[in-house]
Amino acid sequence: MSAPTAFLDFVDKNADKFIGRLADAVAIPSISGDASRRNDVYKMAAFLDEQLRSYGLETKLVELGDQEIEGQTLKLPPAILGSIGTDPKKKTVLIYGHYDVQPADISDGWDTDPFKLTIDDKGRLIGRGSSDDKGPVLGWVNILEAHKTLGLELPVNLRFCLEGMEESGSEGLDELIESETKKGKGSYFDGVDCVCISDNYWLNTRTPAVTYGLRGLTYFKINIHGPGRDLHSGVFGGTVHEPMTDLIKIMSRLVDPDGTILIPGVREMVGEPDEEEKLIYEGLDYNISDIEESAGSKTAISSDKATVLMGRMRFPSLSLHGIEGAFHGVGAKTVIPAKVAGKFSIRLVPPQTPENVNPLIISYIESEFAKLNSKNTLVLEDLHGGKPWVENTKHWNYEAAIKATKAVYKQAPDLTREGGSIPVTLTFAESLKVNVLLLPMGRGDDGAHSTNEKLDRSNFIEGTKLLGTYLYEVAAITSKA
Ligand SMILES: C[C@H](N)C(=O)N[C@@H](Cc1c[nH]cn1)C(=O)O
Ligand SMILES: [Zn+2]
Ligand SMILES: [Zn+2]
Repeated sequence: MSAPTAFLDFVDKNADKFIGRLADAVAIPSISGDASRRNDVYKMAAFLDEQLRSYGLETKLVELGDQEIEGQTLKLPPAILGSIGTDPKKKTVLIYGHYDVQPADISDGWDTDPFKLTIDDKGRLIGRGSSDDKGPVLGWVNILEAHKTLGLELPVNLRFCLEGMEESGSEGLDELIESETKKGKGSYFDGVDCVCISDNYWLNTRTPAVTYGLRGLTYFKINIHGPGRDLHSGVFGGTVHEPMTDLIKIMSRLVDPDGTILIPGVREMVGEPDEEEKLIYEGLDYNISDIEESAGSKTAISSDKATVLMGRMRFPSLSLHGIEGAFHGVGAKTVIPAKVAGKFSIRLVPPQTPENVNPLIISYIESEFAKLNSKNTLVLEDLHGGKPWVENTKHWNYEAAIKATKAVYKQAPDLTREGGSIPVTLTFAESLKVNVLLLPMGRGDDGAHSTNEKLDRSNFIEGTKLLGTYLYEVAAITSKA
C-alpha cells in the first residue's frame, strides 16, 4: 500500500502553510536548559497540544514532577501523550519527539534572529529547533492535518509521546514510561507494535538515512572554588592557589587534541571492529569533504573515511564544552575568578553506560586533583546521562522505512548509527520490548545545536511525505506478514 496521491499532493499544496506553522513553533524559545525560559517550554507544550487536538488526537499532558535548576525548583515540562485509532486490525506505531530546544542567542554568531524563522534564497528554513526537533515533530502534525482534511483513514493506529526535556537529560520521562508499562493491559503504551523517532540527521546532504544506533552520554561539571571572592591578580597573583589554573590542568588531562580519551579504562571498554564491520563504514555515502563542509572547516581528525565515521558512530568521544565563571568579556580584566566550573561530556557506546563509566571518571578526576596539591576545593557534579542503543535492522519496521525512503527519494538510504544521544530510546526498546527506528528528516549540515541551524524546505516537505509513506509501508508489510 503506497501512500495515496491525495496525501502527497496535499503536502505539496500546503507547503507554505506548514512552513508558517514551523515559524510559529520556532518563535517560542522553548529552551529546557535555561530556567528563565521555562514558561516558553510550557507555552510550546500548549501550542503543540492544541495542534494535535485540532487534527483529531486525544491528548493528555502528564506532569513529570519538579527539577532543581540554577538554585531554583521548577516544574518539569509535561510529556504530551496522544492517541488516534484503536483498530485491532491495524499496527500501532508510537511516535516520539521533543519540543524543547538548545539555547541560542544572536550574540553566539547567528546571522539572523534564532527565534524568527528566516527563509533564505536557497530555501533553507533557518531558526533554532527547525531541524532539532520542531520540524520533524511538525512533520507528524502535517500528516495528521492532511488525513483529517482529506477525510482519509490513517493506515495505522498512532500513539504520541512528546517531551520538553530531551536537551536536558529527559528528566522524568523514563519513570513515566516504566510506570505506565508496569500497568500492563490498559496502560497508555499497551498494544504498541513499534516505535519511530525522527530526531537525527542524514550523514551528508545527498543521501537519506535510516538509523539503528545512538551513542549514550554522561555529562559532568567540575566545580573548583577557593578565594571568598574574585581577586585582583596584581595583589593576589602569586599568593593564592587559583581555581582556574587547577581547572585548566584537570580539563587538559581528560582528552588529547587527537581525541584520545585519557581517563583510564574508558576507551578500553570498547572492542575493536573486525574487517567486516569496517566495510560497513567504508560503504556509506560519505567523504571527508562532507564533514568539512558541515563543520565549516578542514579540521577532520583523520583523512580516513572509516576512521572518521567510527569516531562518530562506533567509539566513545570526550568533548570539553565550557567554563562557567571564567572571565570572557571584552578588554583585559586582571581578575582571578574565585569559582569556576568546567563542563565536559563523554558520548558512550555499548557496553558503556553512565553507571559503569562514571566511577572511572570520578576517581580519575579526584586523583588528578590530588596531584595538584592545591588548597582549593573540588566538587564534581553529574549533570545527566543516557545509555547507548543499537537496534536489529532485520525487522519490518526497518523494511518499511527503507521502502518509504526509496518511494519518496528514489534512492536507498544509508544505514547509520547516530553520534548524538536520545536518552529515552533504550527505555522504549527495553520497556515496551518492540523494535525502535530512527527516521531522520534533516541533512548532515543542518547545524543542530549550532549557530544558523536550518532545515531545508525540501527536507521538511519531502520529509513529511517520507514519514507519512512509512506509515503506509508499515501497514502494507504487516498485513502481508
Ligand atoms: C540527536 C538529538 N537530536 C540530540 O540532539 N540529542 C542531544 C541530547 C542531549 C543530551 N544533553 C543535551 N542534549 C545530544 O545528543 O546532545
Ligand atoms: Zn538536540
Ligand atoms: Zn533532538
